[in-house]
Amino acid sequence: MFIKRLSLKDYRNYKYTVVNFSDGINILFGKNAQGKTNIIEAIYLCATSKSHRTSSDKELINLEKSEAHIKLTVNKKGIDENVDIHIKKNNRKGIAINRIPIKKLNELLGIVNVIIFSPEDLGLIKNGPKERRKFLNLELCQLDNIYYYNLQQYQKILKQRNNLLKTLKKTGKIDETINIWDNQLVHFGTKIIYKRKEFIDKLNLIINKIHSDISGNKENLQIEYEKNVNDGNFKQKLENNLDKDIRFGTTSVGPHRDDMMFLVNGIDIRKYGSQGQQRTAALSLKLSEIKLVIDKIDDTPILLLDDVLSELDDERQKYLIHSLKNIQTIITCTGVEDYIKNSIDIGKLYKVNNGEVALYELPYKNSNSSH
Ligand SMILES: Nc1ncnc2c1ncn2[C@@H]1O[C@H](COP(=O)(O)OP(=O)(O)OP(=O)(O)O)[C@@H](O)[C@H]1O
Repeated sequence: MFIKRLSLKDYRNYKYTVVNFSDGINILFGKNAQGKTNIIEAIYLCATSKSHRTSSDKELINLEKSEAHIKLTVNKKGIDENVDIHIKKNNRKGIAINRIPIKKLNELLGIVNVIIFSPEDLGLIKNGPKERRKFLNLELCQLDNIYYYNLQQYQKILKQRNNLLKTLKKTGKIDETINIWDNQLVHFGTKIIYKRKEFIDKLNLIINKIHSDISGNKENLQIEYEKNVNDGNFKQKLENNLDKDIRFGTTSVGPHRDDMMFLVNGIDIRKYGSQGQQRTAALSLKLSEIKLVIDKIDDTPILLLDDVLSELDDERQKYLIHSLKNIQTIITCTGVEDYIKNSIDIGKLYKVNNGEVALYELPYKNSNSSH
């Protein structure tokens, strides 16, 4: 699939802008704070209904306006589909697919499939478990509507259980309703654990080959799912930890405490890996994700590379770009020198300046082009 067109009205620092994309590599370049990431964010919003940077929709509306509009046309196997998003200051956002308003946000998932890769993703291995869980949830939600539903239910129940724990601490009495929440938590939690395991198993079938290629056959990468509880012992662990949970007013066990371990040649690189190893593993993870999504949707997703290429060394840049044949890629960067140096075949080049996007003359046309 590829995005044909994006139009923004009163979105962040854009008054009115239309961008027509190439189905190959699109580069948006410009100085800092001009609006490059805002474009990536708007595309991400059309794919997931959420910004990747903020949970507040209000921030997306131009500071001087009270509403914003985003329209996106995606072409899927020759057929155009349209996503319209209308964000209002004092109301819930409205989303329409092919002009028909949707009632639930998850109806949007799967219309536009994007994979975003930003400098923060390079820190995925090094950072805390929260980021790795966020990664798992984001990927699985995009791939699986049922996972999205189960996760929402789990988070809702977890919040209610935590509120009850705080009340129990005050009253000093054990309430029977805790048992009801525990059963619900186990019900939805077990489904989440199962899907995460399945996803990590699939990743493992792909990632090793990719990582071995990038590292020149020197490294063997394996991901291990570090489950906080097993589906079989979740209920028991909740019961065993109840006193402690009441004392701290929070639920200490469950898949909301899961993690993933990354092993290179058997060594846990979260703790013992060099920065280069951690970044390479993060790159391998992204590339594996692309492959998984292609298999799942039987189409190519759209890759959004937000300011990430300059963070990779020459060899990894080349590896990444050459893995992207036939995948629409939208890249933001401050300069285009790297692309010229690495003979990257650019489909469309845009200069972003103070909330305006202007098509830029290509500095060269690559003769060994694949697009
Ligand atoms: N709601 C808003 N209304 C108006 N302007 C906004 C709003 N939100 C953000 N901006 C402006 O958007 C600009 C930031 O855009 P963006 O994050 O896309 O920058 P960028 O070009 O990706 O920069 P960098 O290279 O530094 O990442 C800033 O000038 C900021 O003031």
